[in-house]
Amino acid sequence: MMLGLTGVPGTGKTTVADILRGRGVPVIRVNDTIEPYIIGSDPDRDTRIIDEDRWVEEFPPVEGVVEGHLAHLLPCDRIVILRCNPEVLFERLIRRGYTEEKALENALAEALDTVLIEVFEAFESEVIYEFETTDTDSGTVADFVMDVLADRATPSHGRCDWSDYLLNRMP
Ligand SMILES: Nc1ncnc2c1ncn2[C@@H]1O[C@H](COP(=O)(O)OP(=O)(O)OP(=O)(O)O)[C@@H](O)[C@H]1O
Repeated sequence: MMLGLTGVPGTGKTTVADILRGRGVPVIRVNDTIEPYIIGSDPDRDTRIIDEDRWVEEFPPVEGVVEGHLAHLLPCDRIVILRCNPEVLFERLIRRGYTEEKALENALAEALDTVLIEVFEAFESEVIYEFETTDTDSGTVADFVMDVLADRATPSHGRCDWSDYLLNRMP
C-alpha cells in the first residue's frame, strides 16, 4: 500500500515521517525526489517551481509512506492529511525561521483548507484520514498513521474548522 502523508508546511509531516522510519516503516520524502524536476524558482514566494506532471508520471510506486506536501498528487491508496490550528502553525513556522510573510501565507493556506480541498479533488472520502496535530505529540500522530496502514483507523474529515482564525483577520 502507498500511503500519502500530506499537509501544509509546519503540520508535522517530516517529524512524523522520521518517527515512522525509526519504527521500520519504509518512508520516501517528496523533497528527496524532486531535484530532477525543478524547472525554476519563484523568488517572490521563496519557492521552487516543480514540473509536477512529470514528477507524478515518473514516480515509482512505493510500499509504505510518501511524505511531503505534494504526496496527494500521487496515486496513493490512502491519504493522511495533517492539520494544525493556524495560530499554532504560524508560531511553529516562525520558530523554524520562516519570515512573518511566509508563515502567514502558510497559516492562511491551512485556515482555508487548501490541501484538504486538493485531496478531495483527487480521492474518494473512504481513503482520506484527517488528523489534527495541534495539541498532539508526534509519537501519537505516528501511531495514527500506523493504524491507517494496518487498516485499524476510520476515514474521517471535516472536524477542523478554522473559520474563527479567518474572521479575526477580517478588517
Ligand atoms: N505535533 C507537534 N507538536 C508540536 N510541534 C510540532 C509537532 N509536529 C511538528 N512540530 C514542530 O513544527 C515544526 C515543523 O515540523 P515539520 O518539519 O515536521 O513539519 P512539516 O509539515 O514536515 O513541514 P515541511 O512541509 O516544511 O517540511 C518543527 O519545528 C517541529 O518540531
